[in-house]
Amino acid sequence: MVAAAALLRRLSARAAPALNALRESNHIRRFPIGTAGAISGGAAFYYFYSSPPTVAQLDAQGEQTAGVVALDPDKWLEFKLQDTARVSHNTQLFRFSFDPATKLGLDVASCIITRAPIGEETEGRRKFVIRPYTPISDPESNGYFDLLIKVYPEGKMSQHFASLKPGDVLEVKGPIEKLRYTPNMKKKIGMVAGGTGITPMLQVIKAVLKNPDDYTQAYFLGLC
Ligand SMILES: Cc1cc2nc3c(=O)[nH]c(=O)nc-3n(C[C@H](O)[C@H](O)[C@H](O)COP(=O)(O)OP(=O)(O)OC[C@H]3O[C@@H](n4cnc5c(N)ncnc54)[C@H](O)[C@@H]3O)c2cc1C
Repeated sequence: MVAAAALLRRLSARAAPALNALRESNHIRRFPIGTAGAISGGAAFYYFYSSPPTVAQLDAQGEQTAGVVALDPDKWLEFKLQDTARVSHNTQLFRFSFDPATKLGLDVASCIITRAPIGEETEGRRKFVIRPYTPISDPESNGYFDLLIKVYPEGKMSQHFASLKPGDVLEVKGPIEKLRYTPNMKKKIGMVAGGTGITPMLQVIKAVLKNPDDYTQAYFLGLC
């Protein structure tokens, strides 16, 4: 308990500016996340919102769409890497683009699956490596989505991500629904996440913060 309390105090001090930046960037007038919610994020969240320049600080693109979506749950589609930014020593942000007249077609907090032909070679053909990821960009954003990815020294897919250059493409399918968040579905939500488990939590937190009619109290404990 003592160690946990000390950790929480440390994270709280580090997360405060990050959360303020997030609130300001979203023009949020109220702050519905409880005290424990401020104790969030760990290093990735802190760096993400406080260390310029990051892809996240690129101007937000159009918010409204005509209802056309870029993802297809039954087809692998190619998405082009637009930009990338380092968030911490082993975590990177990747922005992929698509038709700016459309939005991704992702519910809070669903994930996508990605694949790349980087597996073992059998009978002259490379197998695909397939991994799920949770976009952290606003699902309503037009023309792009952001992935926050921890790059493992020997991770097959994360190393592939790290090797991508702007203009390269990634095959994506989805969305894969995990738990569909709807405003005010619960009065209070408690979240505990470690490492990259923060990504679906970010989706939920951002959805609560951006909706002035959502009175959910969100409590987030990030472990790193
Ligand atoms: C629903 C969901 C959402 C996710 N969202 C995200 C996200 O938003 N961001 C994110 O970064 N990740 C996310 N992940 C995790 C992601 O899918 C991958 O698991 C992660 O990127 C690692 O994949 P990799 O191919 O790079 O590593 P792998 O090749 O799968 O290896 C992972 C680690 O295990 C080690 N390893 C591999 N094989 C062995 C072995 N035989 N013995 C010992 N060690 C081994 C590797 O060296 C590496 O350190 C999500 C997972 C799920 C299930």
